[in-house]
Amino acid sequence: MTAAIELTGVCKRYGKLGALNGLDLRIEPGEVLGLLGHNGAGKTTTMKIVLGLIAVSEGSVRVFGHDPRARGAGGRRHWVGYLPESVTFYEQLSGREVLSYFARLKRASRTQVELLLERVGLSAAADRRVKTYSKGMRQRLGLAQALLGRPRLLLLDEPTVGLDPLATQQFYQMIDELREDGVSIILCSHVLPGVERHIDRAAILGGGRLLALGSLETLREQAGLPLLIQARGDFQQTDCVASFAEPGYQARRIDAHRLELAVPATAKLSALRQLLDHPKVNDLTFEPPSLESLYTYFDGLARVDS
Ligand SMILES: Nc1ncnc2c1ncn2[C@@H]1O[C@H](COP(=O)(O)OP(=O)(O)OP(=O)(O)O)[C@@H](O)[C@H]1O
Repeated sequence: MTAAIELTGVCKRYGKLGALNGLDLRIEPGEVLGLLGHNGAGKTTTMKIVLGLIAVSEGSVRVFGHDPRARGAGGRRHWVGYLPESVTFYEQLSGREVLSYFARLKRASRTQVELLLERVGLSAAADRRVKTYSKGMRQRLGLAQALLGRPRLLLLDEPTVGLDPLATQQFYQMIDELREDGVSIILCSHVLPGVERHIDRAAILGGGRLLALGSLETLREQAGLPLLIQARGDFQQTDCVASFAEPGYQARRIDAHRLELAVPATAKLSALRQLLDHPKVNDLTFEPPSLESLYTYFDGLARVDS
């Protein structure tokens, strides 16, 4: 099957600065990729290259099998929807007018304008001028604009910035529905906790290079980070950690009622059994390493190596 995006050995140089340094990345139809990385890691540059807005210094770029800067690429623009990081609109126009304007540019139907206003929760404010919109409302209008023309690929740069918790939840629901419909999505975000349940794979960029790429399970296996188990109970005695002095375990008394145990992922069941059998423990919570801790791990590794 033709990949939605195929980047091979992509380099982008600005004078002496290497914004991207040999990036290989393939995204399948219907796949949601979280593109993560520190400020200046190369995320926006990657998106602009996929959009055909900037040329690569080296390497090859294919979007649904085509070079996005080749002749005739304009006719395929509606395949891709883009929400830039700082979205700006004509302030004097209403939300509906803005969306209608972009619909004409993308040759999308008027019906889509109304449906999208509804979908992003802006129907009631559609006739208000954009200059009266809050940050979150502008962001929703930006999302609607990106979805015009029913794109097969969506590039979303910090899409949840400015959205309140409910709007963020609705946004991720929309992402899940689009994925079901076979749309490929690149989601750039610094807000990692919300992202992890909605992506198929994460790509962690650092200094224009791919530091890690894979599903959360793959990244967890590669990182081998410990599992953190929190026990609640009676930990008045400061030496209570002594009963968890197994090799590879690290116990930390948080306070008189909470204890944290870091164990290798392979020791999960035996550690849980031990805690369940412990007379002073009356509740347990545990979570596998989060996307945030994986990101910190891989980014930290790269900094040590450089
Ligand atoms: N037009 C340009 N001219 C010179 N340098 C540029 C240009 N655009 C980007 N860069 C540099 O390329 C590198 C990658 O920038 P990019 O915008 O892709 O990072 P990013 O990962 O999107 O960062 P952020 O999270 O801050 O948005 C940075 O060092 C940036 O300063």
